[in-house]
Amino acid sequence: MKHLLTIAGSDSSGGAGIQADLKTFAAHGTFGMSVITAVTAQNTQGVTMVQDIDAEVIEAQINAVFDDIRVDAVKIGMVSRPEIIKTIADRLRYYKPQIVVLDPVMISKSGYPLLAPEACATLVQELLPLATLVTPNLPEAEVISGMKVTMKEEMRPVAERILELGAKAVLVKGGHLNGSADDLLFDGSTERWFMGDRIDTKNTHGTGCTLSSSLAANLAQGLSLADAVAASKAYVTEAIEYSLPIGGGCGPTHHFVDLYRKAGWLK
Ligand SMILES: Nc1ncnc2c1ncn2[C@@H]1O[C@H](COP(=O)(O)OP(=O)(O)O)[C@@H](O)[C@H]1O
Ligand SMILES: Cc1ncc(COP(=O)(O)O)c(N)n1
Repeated sequence: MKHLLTIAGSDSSGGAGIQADLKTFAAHGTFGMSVITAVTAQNTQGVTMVQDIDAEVIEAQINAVFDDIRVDAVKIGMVSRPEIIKTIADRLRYYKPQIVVLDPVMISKSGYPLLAPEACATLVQELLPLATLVTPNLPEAEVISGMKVTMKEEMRPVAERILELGAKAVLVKGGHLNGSADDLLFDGSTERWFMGDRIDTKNTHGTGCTLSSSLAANLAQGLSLADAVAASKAYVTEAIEYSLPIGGGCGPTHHFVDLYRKAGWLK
């Protein structure tokens, strides 16, 4: 069995962050572990409070995991502040995990900042070069590249810029496009598109977390980059199709569609 580690924030409502990551890891038949970078008080309607975890506690969590257990892949999500980012980067440079999927979380779907503005440059400098794959949505790709990207035609030049900044491969996600939800994978030589019909739902809380964790699991299980993206895109699409209309705002994705289908639990 593969061992997966998420380094991310906790979402009290269970739809995004650590909770989404661990469910996704389990759904892929992998063993999930977590380093918590922040505790958020949030639900389907918004984030009300955030407590960042001290960098030394984050460091101790990372050491505790790596000093004892083999880590086959790491997924990074919410990382809040420059000193937290520097600590994570330092530990990853030390332990050298083979696979690092970086989801550069900046603002929640509900509009709350989850990365301090002054931390963006640190994230690019410290974490991008350590990433096997970075998975920005369009607003995140704009911040990282300093280029405008709202349309499909603008995604390739932005992907090139993000690779110049140090990532080995980038998946620019099209969830914020008008029209279909098409994602672009670029590894410096080959451009591959992963098409997705837009599902008409407001329940997309945690889509990015679900996709990046699925990618980490699929890469750990030996899939090539392109095959991992194809499989993870299919997984997140189904997770959105069967998303849960719970709470008064944007509900969460469904992580166990396959299991529920086999058990006869799906409506
Ligand atoms: N309404 C939707 N229908 C189908 N796919 C979607 C929809 N919204 C997002 N996606 C897909 O979900 C994945 C996560 O993308 P996105 O929502 O842009 O990430 P983030 O949560 O970081 O904003 C991508 O593969 C994207 O294409
Ligand atoms: C702890 C945490 N991490 C990540 C997200 C982003 O997810 P989304 O973009 O769906 O709000 C979030 N809302 N909370």
